[in-house]
Amino acid sequence: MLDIDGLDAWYGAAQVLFGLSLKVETGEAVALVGRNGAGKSTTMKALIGLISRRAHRLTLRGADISALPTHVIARLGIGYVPEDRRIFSDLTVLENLDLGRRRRAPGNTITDWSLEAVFDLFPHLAELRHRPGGQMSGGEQQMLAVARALVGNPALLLLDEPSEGVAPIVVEQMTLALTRLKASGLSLLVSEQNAQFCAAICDRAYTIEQGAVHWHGPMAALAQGGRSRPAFGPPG
Ligand SMILES: Nc1ncnc2c1ncn2[C@@H]1O[C@H](COP(=O)(O)OP(=O)(O)OP(=O)(O)O)[C@@H](O)[C@H]1O
Repeated sequence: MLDIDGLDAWYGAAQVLFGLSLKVETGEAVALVGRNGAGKSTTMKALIGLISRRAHRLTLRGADISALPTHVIARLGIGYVPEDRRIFSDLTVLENLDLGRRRRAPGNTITDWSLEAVFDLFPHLAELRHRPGGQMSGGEQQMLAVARALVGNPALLLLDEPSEGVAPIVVEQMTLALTRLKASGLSLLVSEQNAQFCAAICDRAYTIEQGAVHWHGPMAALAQGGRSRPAFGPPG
């Protein structure tokens, strides 16, 4: 689904990613784990073209996306839930969802997301459908941000720290929702500081430190090792 090899990225003149490589296979859920400032958000922003980047290889389902602008990459099937959620506070839940609608990219075999399907995944959002985004809790906004990305019918969903700053009950609901999304065949790349949140969802994990991959392997190995890096260090 996604193949990144040798990704460098910059904020202005400051280089922040250094030759980062990772893969997400179709239908796979992959965790990107690292401490504050390690480069998780930057990896997501770089791969969808929000900041300047260069890579040996950057492909989505085999198509080179390294020189494409963000809106074209979105149309090709990458959905993005940013860390700050970017909910329109004056617009209602339904209006926010309406803005996220996009046709399924050619070759994406996942069933189109209807409003009913989104409300089935997040029943609480259905109750809030006429509420402005600015009058919702952080957890409710997080659900809306995921729902809005889904109605764009992505093949790959990028989630930047979906459990950050939300109540434990919402973390539970988010875990369930992401588990269902994975079961539906959607590919997921989830950034997290806390490996435990990803343990129930992800198959594999990459840990990043200072803008480069430090370790990668099965999610279970990382989850057993502690919070943001395996206690046993990189294998081999
Ligand atoms: N807009 C920016 N301009 C300049 N440097 C930035 C900017 N955003 C992030 N950085 C720097 O890039 C590096 C990686 O930050 P990034 O936000 O990707 O980390 P992260 O792993 O996502 O952590 P967090 O949990 O804080 O989001 C850090 O050194 C950070 O200070």
